[in-house]
Amino acid sequence: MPTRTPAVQATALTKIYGTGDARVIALDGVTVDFHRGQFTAIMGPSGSGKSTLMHCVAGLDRPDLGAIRIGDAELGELSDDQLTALRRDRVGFIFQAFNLLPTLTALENITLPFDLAGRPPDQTAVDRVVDVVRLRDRLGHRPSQLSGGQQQRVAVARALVTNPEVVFADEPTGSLDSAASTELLGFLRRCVDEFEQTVVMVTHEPSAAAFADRVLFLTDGRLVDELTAPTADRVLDLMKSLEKVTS
Ligand SMILES: Nc1ncnc2c1ncn2[C@@H]1O[C@H](COP(=O)(O)OP(=O)(O)OP(=O)(O)O)[C@@H](O)[C@H]1O
Repeated sequence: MPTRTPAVQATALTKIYGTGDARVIALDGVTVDFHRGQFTAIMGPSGSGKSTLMHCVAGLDRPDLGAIRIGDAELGELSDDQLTALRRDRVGFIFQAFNLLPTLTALENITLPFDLAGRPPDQTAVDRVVDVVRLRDRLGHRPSQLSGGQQQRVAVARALVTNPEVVFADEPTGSLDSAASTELLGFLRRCVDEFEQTVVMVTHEPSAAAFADRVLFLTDGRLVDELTAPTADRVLDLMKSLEKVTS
């Protein structure tokens, strides 16, 4: 069983965009822990603050109030350069648009985090992720020579190869068909189950959220509900009831 130590702790996060009539409270005092070896999905209506929460917790954006801790690092105490190094070395990212470098091969894209850190690739880690995402016979291909599902598998391998403390995935299946989505979510699930990876994923799809251990629901910048051991049907029911409350 995974331990229940938080890999990431966010406390009382508030993020406000704009001023006057254009003022939007995107996050309104969100406190949440993401535990080591746990797969968490974040859901909620459009504009509820999912991306803002993920960007703040991942150190891509800074909250106006509140604190974020990744492992032993308090993000608010880091300079921009230290934050960049932390994101590079200790956090993995998977985006909807695969964000691969088109001139590099699949293997070069996967080992990019090592190049950026000025370190030689950890061959054992590279072999492990290449096998997890089943890309061994495509390593010499460039992104344009790969299917969408294969490109996202490269992005997943790149996110996992440094054995990061947490992987953040923002709508990772948004550009994939249903077979490729299921496969991708299966890879993420395996990494959680077999390697105690911590995964936090924003999604709109109940069937994707059902792969997680728990689902958090945001409405108007607040955490309003949570499901553990979710099924797609239970996620859908809860989303419908939240929409009724907020409409
Ligand atoms: N850079 C910005 N400037 C002004 N307002 C912003 C900015 N980014 C987000 N917002 C506003 O903050 C709120 C939360 O946005 P956010 O993108 O976090 O929502 P979301 O739940 O991820 O939405 P979606 O599901 O549509 O991607 C929205 O009202 C949005 O319009």
